[in-house]
Amino acid sequence: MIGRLNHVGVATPSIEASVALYRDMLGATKIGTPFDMPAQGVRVCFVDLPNSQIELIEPLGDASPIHGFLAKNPKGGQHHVCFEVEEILAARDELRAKGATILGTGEPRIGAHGTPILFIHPKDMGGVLIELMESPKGEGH
Ligand SMILES: CC[C@H](C(=O)O)C(=O)SCCNC(=O)CCNC(=O)[C@H](O)C(C)(C)COP(=O)(O)OP(=O)(O)OC[C@H]1O[C@@H](n2cnc3c(N)ncnc32)[C@H](O)[C@@H]1OP(=O)(O)O
Ligand SMILES: [Co+2]
Repeated sequence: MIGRLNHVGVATPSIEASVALYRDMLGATKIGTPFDMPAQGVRVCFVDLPNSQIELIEPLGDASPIHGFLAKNPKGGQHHVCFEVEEILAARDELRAKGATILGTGEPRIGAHGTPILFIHPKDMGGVLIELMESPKGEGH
């Protein structure tokens, strides 16, 4: 099931400030344009790496799912890890059969890369919020 590491999600109170950190402290050069995802309650900005991405996420709207995390971690922090899977529904059903809790309605939603995503509750993965993202068709994992 588990495929490529697609991105590491980093929650931040300010994408602008975080972009400056990755650019000025770590020399990141491939930094995307921030964009809003109202349906997911976040503003997103990707920092491209040679073999993956950092996904900077900032709360968008009162119902953002990351308000709780930032209340506990006001300066932000590592929020989730996203792995690619071939078939998101098969992965979901397999995980449920193993006793995992799939967050939200359990139906995939469209993520920042335009493909279906799901999240596994941290309690089922050793305290790590895991995002699964269906690989873009034609791109194996
Ligand atoms: C645009 C999509 C984009 C993409 O890649 O395509 C994204 O990745 S968007 C990312 C933001 N969206 C989500 O994270 C959706 C899924 N997340 C959730 O539903 C919530 O964040 C949830 C349920 C994981 C936590 O919600 P909340 O913090 O409000 O609830 P609690 O405080 O009750 O937390 C429950 C329990 O989980 C622990 N927790 C919370 N966040 C994390 C985390 N990021 N990593 C690890 N653990 C986390 C929290 O400490 C509580 O633990 P407990 O032992 O019960 O105190
Ligand atoms: Co993500």
